[in-house]
This record gives sequence, C-alpha cells and structure tokens, in this order.
Amino acid sequence: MDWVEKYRPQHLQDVVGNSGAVRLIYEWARDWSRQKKPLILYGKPGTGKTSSAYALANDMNWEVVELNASDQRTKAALERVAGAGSTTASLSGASRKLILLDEADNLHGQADRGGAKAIVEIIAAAQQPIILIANDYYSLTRELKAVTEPVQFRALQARSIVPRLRQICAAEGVACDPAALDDIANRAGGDMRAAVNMLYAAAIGKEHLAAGDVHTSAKDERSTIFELVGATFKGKRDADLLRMAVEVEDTPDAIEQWLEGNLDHMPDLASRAEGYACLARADEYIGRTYRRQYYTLWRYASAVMLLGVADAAGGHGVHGRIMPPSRWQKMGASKKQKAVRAGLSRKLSEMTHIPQDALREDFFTAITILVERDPATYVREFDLDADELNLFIHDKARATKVVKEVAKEEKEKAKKAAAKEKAPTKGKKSRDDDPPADTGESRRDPSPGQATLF
Ligand SMILES: Nc1ncnc2c1ncn2[C@@H]1O[C@H](COP(=O)(O)OP(=O)(O)OP(=O)(O)O)[C@@H](O)[C@H]1O
Repeated sequence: MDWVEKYRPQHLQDVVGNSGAVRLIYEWARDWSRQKKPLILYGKPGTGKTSSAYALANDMNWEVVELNASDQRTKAALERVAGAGSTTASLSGASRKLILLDEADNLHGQADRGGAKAIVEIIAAAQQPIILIANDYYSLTRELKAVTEPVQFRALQARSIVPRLRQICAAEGVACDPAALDDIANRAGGDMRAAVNMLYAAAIGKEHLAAGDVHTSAKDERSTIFELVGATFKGKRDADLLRMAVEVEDTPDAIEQWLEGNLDHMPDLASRAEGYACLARADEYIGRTYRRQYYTLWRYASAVMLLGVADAAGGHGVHGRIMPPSRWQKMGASKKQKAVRAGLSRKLSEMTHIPQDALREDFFTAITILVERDPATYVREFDLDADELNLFIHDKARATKVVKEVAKEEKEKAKKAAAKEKAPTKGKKSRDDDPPADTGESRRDPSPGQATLF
C-alpha cells in the first residue's frame, strides 16, 4: 500500500497543522443541529481537508456518504440522502450520516444552472451534516457561499511536516538523516501528500535514508511520463514499471490517456484489443477511486494498465514516436480544467447543435486552429471567458487580456448604441437598414462564418 493512504490521519488529533480549522470542524460537529450551516473546507491540495472530514466522522461515529462523481450529484440523489425523508440512524448503527461533497466548485456536474440552484437549496435545508470540499473558495458560486460556512486550510509549514515524516520513517523501520527530512519538507511547498510521496520514492526498500537519496529521487530526476510509456511498450520488468508510475507526476487517469494514445498506433489488432481491455478495467478502478476517495485503488489501476499493456505490446516498443494524448484528452488534467472543459463542451454543443462527443472527436482540432489564429473573434462568437479561451491557447495571461479587451469593446459599443437611441430623432430620417445595436444576445446567433465552419 502506498504511504499516502497508509498514513492518512484516522482521528482529528492525527491531522497535522491547521489546528484552528480542525477545532472549528470538531465544534461544528459536536453541537450539530439542523440550524447549522454546512461547512466548506477549502485550501491548497494535500493539506488535510478530505482526511479531516473522514477523521471527524470516525471520531463522531458518523457514517460517511460521499457523493463526488458529478453524475451522482443529482437533485434526487441529494434529496434522498440529505432531504426531509432521510433517516438519521444508519443500518450500521452510526448516529448520523456525514454527507461529503468534493469538488464543490463543480457542484452541479452535468446539471444545468437550474439543477445547480436546486442542489444549493437542498444543501441549505439539509437534515444531515454536510461538508463540502474545494480548492479555490473564490470560484464558488455566490448562492453556495451564502448557505455555507467557510473553513480555510492553509499550506503546512515545513516544520510541521518534518515530525510526520519522522513518524512514518519510524513506523517503516527506516533510519533517517534529519537533513533528508528537512529537504523533503522544504520541497513539498506546504503539501503533505507531496511530502509523503517524495519520502516514499526516496525511502522505499531502504533501511537508511541519507540526504543524497532525496536529491536523486527529487522531481527533476524522477522518471518522466515519456520514459514510463516507452518502458511499458518495451516490456520492462513489472517492478520497474510500478516504481516509475509512483515517480511520475501524472495521475493514473493521465497515464491511461497516454497509454491509450500510443495503443492506437499499434498495428496488431489482437494486441490492441487486449491493451484496450486492460485500460477499460483500469478505468473502473480509477472511477471508483474518485467516487470513494479510496486512493489505494489507484495502485490497482496503475498495475492493471501498465502490466496489461506491457503484456499486450509484447516488448515490441511504441510504433513510431511516443505520442502525448490528444490535445482534448490532455485538457482533463486538473479538477478545475475538467469543469471548464465540460462547460465549454456543453456550451459549444448547444450553440452548434453538434453532440458533445462529435465536437470533441471531429471538430476540436479545427476549432483550436481557428481560435489560435484570431482569439478575439471567437471570444465574441462563442462567448468565451478567460479560462475557456486558455484551453485553446494555453496562455492564461494572454487569454485574460483578450477577454478583457473584448469586454471593453462590447461595453463601448453598447454605450454608443444606448446614446444613439436616446438622441433626439427629430429631423433624422428613420432608416430601417440601420444595423441593430450589438447586444450580448445577438452574439449567440450563429454567424455565416460559423454556419460554414460547422
Ligand atoms: N494535515 C495533514 N496531516 C496528516 N497527513 C496529511 C495532512 N494533509 C494531508 N495528509 C496526507 O496527504 C494525504 C492526502 O490528504 P487529503 O486527501 O486530506 O488532502 P486534501 O487537502 O483533501 O487534498 P485535495 O484538495 O487534493 O483533495 C493523506 O492521505 C495524508 O497521507
């Protein structure tokens, strides 16, 4: 089992740092009543938000019901677990149910805005304690902020991280040089998950961890995804593949996309089919990992896909160059990007009446080329915000600038149009052929250019 999961805090008192936040959570739970607002734990990754929620439930003897796949978070599902009809006691004898909603910045998932509103209403009137988790508080909707209580988790100090690493080393029987632990803690950037992962990569299989060991396993010298994909198709030893999978920065779902992209080019149909079957199986584990927040399953996902694809490829190597996944697949890297990508796909699909999957598969590259050539025009055509534009041009500063400039132009146009309307019409010949003022709404009509494009 990897150490991140093995050493997840079981009780609130095991949570390192953020003592104010932990106390707040405990007091909220101790005096919980229906009048209390749900909590939103927010802050940087790897600071203990999810762990604290689980530790709290454990300390309070509450059962955890986690709804974190967007398709589970329908109004009906939430109503069932949190609404008026939900019972307090559970079958397991736990006194209450703690409802956990991760990715609160993408609360409504597939639902439209109306669905999101309904979900916020259920949260506000919940009959069970609810904890939401988010990275960025400022990306949450105003409605959600109004019905919840924020609890911030700050990046951890290196001096708080070191004792935890020391404990883990002691439990694993690894003698450690204090300078090695200081080094890891300083590199982790306040993220305990990153620190524990670095410790694992540096210390696994060793009896003694020296300062130099950390350097050799540090970020820059760890295996890259290119090396991992190459090694898989060449059929490197199982143990090496699994070690490399721990070292690369990418999550198993990203590794899966890389393998899939390269499987596509394998000439032998039977081997390709065998490889896809392994990816499908791994995908089930990945889905379950996210749904249950049970990260041990990630290990199975990695093992199934790497060893399975290595077997299918039969050591013949990658056919041609190692290819990164397609632009569209790569965009799914972070939670926030996923939400932006899903929103964009939905929006473009509604505007163009092309199903989302066809848009992604057949039109995305063409749209990208057009947007890259003339971002301002497509910000207007597709009503893109800066995050959406950034998905195409991969330059956040430029995307923000373009979107701001377009908004400014639009505002000026609207102002001019309003002034024109107010101006006395006396003496002015009414002209039916005057172009209509450019209101925001007209932007949604497909232009002739769009019609030919799609
Ligand atoms: N404050 C902490 N004390 C002890 N261990 C921690 C702490 N924060 C994180 N960890 C370690 O990192 C792992 C991940 O932590 P957790 O899932 O709670 O982070 P998170 O803040 O919810 O991150 P994310 O925003 O990425 O979901 C835990 O399993 C544990 O090993």
